[in-house]
Amino acid sequence: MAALDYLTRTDSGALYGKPGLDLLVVETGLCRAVIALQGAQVLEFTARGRAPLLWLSPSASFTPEAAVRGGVPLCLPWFGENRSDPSKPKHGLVRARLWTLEGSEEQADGEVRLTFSFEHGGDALFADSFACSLTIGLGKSLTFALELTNTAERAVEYSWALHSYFAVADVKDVQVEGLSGVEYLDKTRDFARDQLEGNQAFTGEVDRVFEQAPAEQTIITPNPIKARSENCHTVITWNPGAELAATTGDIGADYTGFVCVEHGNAFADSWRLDAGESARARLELSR
Ligand SMILES: O=P(O)(O)OC[C@H]1O[C@@H](O)[C@H](O)[C@@H](O)[C@@H]1O
Repeated sequence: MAALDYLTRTDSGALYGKPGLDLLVVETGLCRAVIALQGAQVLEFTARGRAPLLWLSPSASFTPEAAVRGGVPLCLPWFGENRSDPSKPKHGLVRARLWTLEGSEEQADGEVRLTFSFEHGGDALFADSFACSLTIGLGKSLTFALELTNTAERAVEYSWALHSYFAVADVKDVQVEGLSGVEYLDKTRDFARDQLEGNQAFTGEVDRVFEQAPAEQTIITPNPIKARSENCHTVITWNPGAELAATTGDIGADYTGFVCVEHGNAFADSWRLDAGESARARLELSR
């Protein structure tokens, strides 16, 4: 690809003092973003004149084939624990694998779109082959357009989520609007089914899976965050709270600085694709 004035190739040593991962920095009149080629994971996004959208853990490690704590990892082809084999890594495999930057284009309004691809040939973690394309739009907002194709010769089930870590001043003061009246599975109570009334608050550990969730949520903070999705029917709200965070090396006392509101299709909303079939979804995040 020819040199582009808005895109710089660097690495986590140069940017965060911790070598290990190749990174892309995009700087335009509309925003600044940092993306890791591993996982096609957006690590930072700030629209000009706005507060940073995403939280990246101050103690994140940038180790090849390990998940980076923060930004927007894509969890796929399974979300959470692997239900047929809990010894497999949580949240699938694509967040810990290298993706390919296929192309980049600048729109008339100044938005830059980067398209990444990942092809899975089938392995011990996930036997069936699949292909993913993720187009990341970097403008006044941050957008994701995901296409997943089943390249295997049989029907396969996939669950997935764009696992956004949003930057907040203090999680205890944050509420999520847009999930009232929706049923959820409470992972902190052995997946007990319940229904949220009002806004979602974060006064301790929260780990909830909302199936058939509405397409829009607002994260209420002094600089509110909006999430709008298309064909993402599951929303997951997560913050580990003080106790669990203390046992998680790359979070610790910094758990107060983020809230996760994740969008995808998991549990009852999982995608079942026939051989050769594709499915698409979009997510737009802004602050
Ligand atoms: O530590 P990981 O694998 O990135 O997962 C973080 C969290 O991700 C959330 O999506 C899950 O609902 C939580 O149960 C999980 O703890």
